[in-house]
Amino acid sequence: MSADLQHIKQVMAEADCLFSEAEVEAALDNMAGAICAELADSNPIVYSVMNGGLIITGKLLPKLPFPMEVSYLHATRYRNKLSGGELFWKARAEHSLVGRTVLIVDDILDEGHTLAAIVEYCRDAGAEKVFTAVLLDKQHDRKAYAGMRADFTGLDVEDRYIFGYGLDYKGYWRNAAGIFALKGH
Ligand SMILES: O=P(O)(O)OC[C@H]1O[C@H](OP(=O)(O)OP(=O)(O)O)[C@H](O)[C@@H]1O
Ligand code: HPA
Repeated sequence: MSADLQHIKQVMAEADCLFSEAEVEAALDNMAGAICAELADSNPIVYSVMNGGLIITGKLLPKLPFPMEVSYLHATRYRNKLSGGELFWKARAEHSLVGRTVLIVDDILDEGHTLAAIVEYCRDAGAEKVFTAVLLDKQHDRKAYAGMRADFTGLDVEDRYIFGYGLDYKGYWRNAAGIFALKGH
């Protein structure tokens, strides 16, 4: 059954905007500069992590003026809930990763279990180098391992339930043009 649309609208009306569209776009510009400096000559395969990585990948990649292949992986552990569970793979890589440089693009590094599992999967598949890029890094001490960071991070975000720019609230508001925090969470 689909969510109650009145509730979905109310969630947006009551949310706190943590970063405006302009602030996110500026962060994406900075990320693009750092990625370009590191990967421009590496002929990478770029994997967008579905579904959350969809928007940021579409915004980021046109800012990277060098040759790359682009595809997607689909792994999920929240499944429209507010807290994560076991990682469930829906689609793995179709290319051979042997000897390749891989860039994984996702919306958020929260506890980091998703990204850690994807990096391990790419290494096991023979990738020579695996880089990670996330728009948001949630600030708390529950990371998969102490000090975990992506190679490229757009913005640090407070420890609340976030939506917008690919992140969903119960499957909605991935399209929101800003980073929002759920009231009371
Ligand atoms: O760092 P973690 O605690 O592992 O959480 C981060 C992951 O959670 C979200 O995906 P989700 O499982 O919600 O699936 P979705 O991308 O389809 O929303 C998000 O897009 C990241 O992939
Ligand atoms: O704060 C979040 N919001 C939406 N999806 C998420 N997946 C991990 N953390 C979050």
